[in-house]
Amino acid sequence: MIYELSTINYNMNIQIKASTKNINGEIILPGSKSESNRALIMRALCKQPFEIKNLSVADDTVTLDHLLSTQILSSSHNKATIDVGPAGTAMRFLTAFLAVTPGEWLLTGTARMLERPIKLLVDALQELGADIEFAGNEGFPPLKIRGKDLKLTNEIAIDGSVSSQYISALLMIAPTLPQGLILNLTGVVASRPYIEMTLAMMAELGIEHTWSENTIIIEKQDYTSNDLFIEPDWSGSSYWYSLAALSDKADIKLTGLKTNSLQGDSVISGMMENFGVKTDFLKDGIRLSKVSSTVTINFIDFEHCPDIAQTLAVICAGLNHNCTFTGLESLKIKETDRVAALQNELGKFGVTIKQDGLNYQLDCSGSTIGKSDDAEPVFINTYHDHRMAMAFAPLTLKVDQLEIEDPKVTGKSYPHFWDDLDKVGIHQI
Ligand SMILES: O=C(O)C1=C[C@@H](OP(=O)(O)O)[C@@H](O)[C@H](O)C1
Ligand SMILES: C=C(OP(=O)(O)O)C(=O)O
Repeated sequence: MIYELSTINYNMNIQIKASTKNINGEIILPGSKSESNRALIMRALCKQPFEIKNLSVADDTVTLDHLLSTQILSSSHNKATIDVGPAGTAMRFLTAFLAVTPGEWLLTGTARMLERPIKLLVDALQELGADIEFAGNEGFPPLKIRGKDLKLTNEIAIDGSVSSQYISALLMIAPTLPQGLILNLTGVVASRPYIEMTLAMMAELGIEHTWSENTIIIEKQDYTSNDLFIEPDWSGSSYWYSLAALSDKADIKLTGLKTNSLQGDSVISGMMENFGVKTDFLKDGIRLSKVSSTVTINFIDFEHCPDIAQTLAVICAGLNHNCTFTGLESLKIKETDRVAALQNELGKFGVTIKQDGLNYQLDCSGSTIGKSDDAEPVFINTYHDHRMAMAFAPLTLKVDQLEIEDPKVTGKSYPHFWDDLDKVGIHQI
């Protein structure tokens, strides 16, 4: 897939304005970064080469691909500092991968990455026999890893409630371990579709597993080569669903998305029926259209689709719709504390989010959205989080102008996001 180079000259911040409230166009989303990063790790574990088609252009994928090819798999470098930047999947997947890859590795990332916990994964790998030390704060990157055969045991348990990425990381190396792996999941398993995605992609490469109740068993076996096709990114589609919901009228084609997706965020298509956005599944993608302005949902659980929570919070705010959210625990350890970030930024429009145990009530009673004719655009801080920038951008359909901090932040998953907005009439001013 070829993407046109950006024609937008980004400053530190971007001011955007909608020239129309009718959103029509055909968009080619980047490939899924979750599928792409798994495909890269699995290809590195497979003894034969294969092609990965439609690999994501996301910065996180470009980084992982580059690290694997230039620093990790090139035989001359077996002692290296591996810097994943802000890429959570790269950090977690490489922790397991480097633990079984001969060499001495220092695995590190951005300042925020050094605050994202990794102890549960390190504990699990150490139990298997890995040589990993915390080089900074206990429980967090950077990690000093000496890669070796892991043969202390083949049965471990891991708490599944914190991040599914730890589980995916262990599963991908499982077939290469001398005795395979018996992985017992404890606690409530969060982000479950991502674990299913890992196992489904491993199956495409010939790896068999059993998963009964809370135990996943993978025998020792070889990955077999098979070309992989990466579906476009459903998480990225959520910003287009938001544009449709906040528009007066919309007809948006998103090329390449499928009904039977490996991506859990594809639940967005059903969820958005409650916000008046209809999805038609076509032979070569999906078509979104706005069919109603009535919202018919008051409670949404994001336990298994945490990456679309910010999008939905802004949609509710934009439609002046009070709603209760749950399943937001993992948001606190992502690119930023996303709950706090939403509270701050929606607070600028008088919309509040109050915690009540495990639930969060979004309350629009004091909202200024659509009510203020302030000539100054509202400034949105993005906290180094691509999803803060992309979740808030569609709100420009309701608030005249927005100024968004650090537009390049979207590169983490969707580098051509602003160019795509430009194509449908949301321009930089
Ligand atoms: O495995 C993956 O590709 C991902 C899993 C999820 O993380 P958690 O399992 O930490 O919720 C998700 O938020 C992240 O964007 C991508
Ligand atoms: C949480 C995310 O990514 P990661 O954990 O891979 O940094 C995300 O893309 O929303």
